[in-house]
Amino acid sequence: ATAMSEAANGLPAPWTVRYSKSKKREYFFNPETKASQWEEPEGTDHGLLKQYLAEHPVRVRCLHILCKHSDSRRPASHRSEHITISKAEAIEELQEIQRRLESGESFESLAKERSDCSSYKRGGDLGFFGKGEMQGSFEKAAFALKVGETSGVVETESGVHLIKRVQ
Ligand SMILES: O=C(N[C@H](Cc1nc2ccccc2[nH]1)C(=O)O)c1cc2ccccc2s1
Repeated sequence: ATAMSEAANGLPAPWTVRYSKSKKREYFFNPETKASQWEEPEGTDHGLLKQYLAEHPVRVRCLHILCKHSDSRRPASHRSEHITISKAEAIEELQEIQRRLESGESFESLAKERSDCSSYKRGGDLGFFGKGEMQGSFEKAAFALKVGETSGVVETESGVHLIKRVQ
């Protein structure tokens, strides 16, 4: 196919790449016909697809530290059955954690110490996730990170987060 008929992803338009959480691998989806398949569609430019995927991850793996507050959707966690700190106080706590990260403490140890998410047990590790699985503001921040990079304070309905992309 000519370059015109392929999106920048090497796939014949309008095919896109998605991530299957259950099968833990990429699959191909045609939003017009709603067709989905494991193998690359007919006419795919394999080299362009590989290059595209290197720059546009279909899935990322992140650690995060969540500080819930009184306005959180579920203001409770293993740390407290009734979380009452304000959003401003939660942000201040994350800023103190940012300082401890910058002075060399590990993200995992800080997640175990402070995160209000049940992933604290695994050093904040959420595993791999694709688009459409996490709350929008979290997804947007996570997919904008390079591997090894840590976000600033990210707000979701659950509270306020620091996110570190590891894969
Ligand atoms: O939603 C979860 N936990 C919630 C808090 C929370 N809210 C989040 C919003 C976005 C990303 C992670 C988030 N974690 C809770 O414990 O109240 C998850 C826990 C875990 C544990 C392991 C892997 C994925 C997940 S997602």
